[in-house]
Amino acid sequence: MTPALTIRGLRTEFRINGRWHAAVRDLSLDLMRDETLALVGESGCGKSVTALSVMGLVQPPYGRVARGRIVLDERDLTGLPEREMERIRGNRMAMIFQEPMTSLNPVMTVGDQVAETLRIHRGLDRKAALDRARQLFEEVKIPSAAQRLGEYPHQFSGGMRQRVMIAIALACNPIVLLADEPTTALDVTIQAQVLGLLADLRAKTGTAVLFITHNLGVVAQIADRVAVMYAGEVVEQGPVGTIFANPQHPYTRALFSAIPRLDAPGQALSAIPGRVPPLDAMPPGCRFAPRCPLKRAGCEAEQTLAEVAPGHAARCHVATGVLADA
Ligand SMILES: Nc1ncnc2c1ncn2[C@@H]1O[C@H](COP(=O)(O)OP(=O)(O)OP(=O)(O)O)[C@@H](O)[C@H]1O
Repeated sequence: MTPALTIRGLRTEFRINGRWHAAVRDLSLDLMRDETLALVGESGCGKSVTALSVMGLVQPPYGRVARGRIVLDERDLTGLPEREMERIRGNRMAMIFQEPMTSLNPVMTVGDQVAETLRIHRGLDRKAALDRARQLFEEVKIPSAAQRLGEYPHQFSGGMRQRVMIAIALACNPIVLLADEPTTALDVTIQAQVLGLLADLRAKTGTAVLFITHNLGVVAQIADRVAVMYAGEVVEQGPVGTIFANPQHPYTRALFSAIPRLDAPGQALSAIPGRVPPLDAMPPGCRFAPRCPLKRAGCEAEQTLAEVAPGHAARCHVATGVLADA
């Protein structure tokens, strides 16, 4: 089966003090149909930039996709003119963000906002679009759907606003949904409800989901596979069970030891010492080496993502056996 989304060798750069620096480098991913792939990592490691690159939203003069290919459902999006991308965004692929208020129009009813997407991309008239909007509200479990269509975003709670965003995103049955920390701003109970809803909708519609989060608990709940990012690169990738049971990259291991465990109460959390390096001061070779407890001579050589087991890959010369474990 062909993937819903293929990314090959993506390099996205930003201009800092007149020079281009890579925020995402050598990134390759396949997102299969019916799959939720989680992109995880600390703040600033390039998760959002990856999603924005896929959507064609990194544009000069500040940023550019310098290299790589992005293929959506067998259609190569590389170099498509903005006019074409506008027809794809919100239609064949859609994105939801952490804070729905930044995407919703405060002076337009939510019903009209859902309907607008259907009018633009599907050519429905107002009545048909509002009818479909009501169905979508029912699908995302907004109570009293018909009545709430006529309300404004500020009349909705955070969780309900995110449901409105999900309704807009799914209105045109996209092949891919890019979800950038969609539950981070919500209370845990509401977060669990929205995650449950996304899982149900994915099962029902078959829309593939690229789910961005820094929260490993959320990953365990929603993802089939995980790609761990560090400093603009995927450093480990594999099925969720494998990554949780047998993480190979020292950064992935460090992420796991930074979460509290119910089965080991009282055990100190180990924060990862140091910080993600800035774009204009990336170390050569392994970008995690300056913070890595396993660092040794040879880590400054260029590293690629290499298979450690079928379907499980790591970008670490120690984990993949190129350098002997000390
Ligand atoms: N418009 C921009 N101009 C310059 N640098 C940028 C720009 N947007 C992002 N970056 C840089 O790109 C890197 C990756 O940022 P990105 O937002 O993708 O991180 P992230 O992993 O999504 O983190 P967060 O969870 O905080 O959003 C960061 O170093 C960030 O400072």
